[in-house]
Amino acid sequence: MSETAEATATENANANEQGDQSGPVFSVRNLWKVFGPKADRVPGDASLTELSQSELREKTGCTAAVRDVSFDVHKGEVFVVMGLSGSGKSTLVRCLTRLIEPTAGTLEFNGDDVISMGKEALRQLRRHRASMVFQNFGLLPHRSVLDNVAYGLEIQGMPKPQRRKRASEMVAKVGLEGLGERRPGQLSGGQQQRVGLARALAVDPQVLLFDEPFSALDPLIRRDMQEEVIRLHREEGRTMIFITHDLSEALRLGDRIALMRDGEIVQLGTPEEIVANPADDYVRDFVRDVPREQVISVRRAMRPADAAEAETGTEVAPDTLVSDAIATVARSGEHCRVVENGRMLGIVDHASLLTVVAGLDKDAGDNAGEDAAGEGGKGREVAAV
Ligand SMILES: Nc1ncnc2c1ncn2[C@@H]1O[C@H](COP(=O)(O)OP(=O)(O)OP(=O)(O)O)[C@@H](O)[C@H]1O
Repeated sequence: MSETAEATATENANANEQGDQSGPVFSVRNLWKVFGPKADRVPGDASLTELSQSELREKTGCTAAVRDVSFDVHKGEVFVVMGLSGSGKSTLVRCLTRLIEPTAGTLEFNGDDVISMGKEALRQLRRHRASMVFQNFGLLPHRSVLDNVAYGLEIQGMPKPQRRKRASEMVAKVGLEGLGERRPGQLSGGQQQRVGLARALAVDPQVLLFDEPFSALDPLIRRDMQEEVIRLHREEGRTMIFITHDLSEALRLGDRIALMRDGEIVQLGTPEEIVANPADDYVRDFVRDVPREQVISVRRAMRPADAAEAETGTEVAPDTLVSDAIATVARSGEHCRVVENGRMLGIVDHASLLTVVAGLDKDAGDNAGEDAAGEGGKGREVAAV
């Protein structure tokens, strides 16, 4: 494709992006990726789809790395794909831009059918619209930091002065100012990760796809890079899809988390939804050690106020973390009122907040009457709010 044609294709892609702000960025329905002989027959054959992973392997020699998965990725969100090793995270995310060819299902990017895209449209998708940041950033060892960052722009055909300028901006953005002329080998692991990040950002994709980019880093640098991603996301609002097998990373970064097991999404929700209401024992096991009060908000801890309580107490917003409300209650010595847009939604006090910390909030919800009467805390006479 000529440079002009390629530029036009990019403009068209950008125009599409601008024209369709409301819908999901990625829309995935009934997606399958089966590896192995005659993989195509698996998704449509009920006698095979009902088999477990090991039964399927035994009977057909196939592995269903992604099994009938459906979800949307919304504009501007950090969508985390989490799960144990081998659960299908990388395969799923690679299917999104067809770095791995899906076996069945539908897949749209900003309303465009990705499955029917030809070679050139796919190249455009990967280069300009949804860029992948790999664990091993694949930096070019003999090029300077600046030239590494400019690499994607060079491929796009951007003239040298412009791409050097843009690369310098990106190098500064990820905190590597002054290191532009070094070679990757003269940088620490964390700095190399930043170069990879700057290179991905330089092409200004609508979506950044990260495949466990920080898993090889030591914990402090890892934390640093997570903060970097959060900062960039806050500043730019770019949509990000982030693979990790680390729950704390998922909770820190994710607006929503898709939890995978054996190729399926077993739960998809906000960190709070997943921690507060694990879908099954697998998810429960994952979130067992999470400090609940640092993820769950007072919306889930509140109870109706009685008449006397409705007029007193510090006001907190419904998305206030339980840990912050505990500090407020401890300081003031009285309950807090949960208020949204001037309307009181309920009350949290030491008893209701401790219920969350102890992990009893789900049980309390299931048999609130008995527990509340017995403990005298939740059993108080309440007024409707
Ligand atoms: N090219 C392939 N051929 C056959 N099976 C494959 C292939 N790639 C992946 N698989 C299998 O598909 C399943 C999912 O693998 P995938 O790499 O997507 O998992 P993952 O969750 O990303 O794992 P990890 O966290 O270890 O990277 C695994 O059982 C894996 O062995």
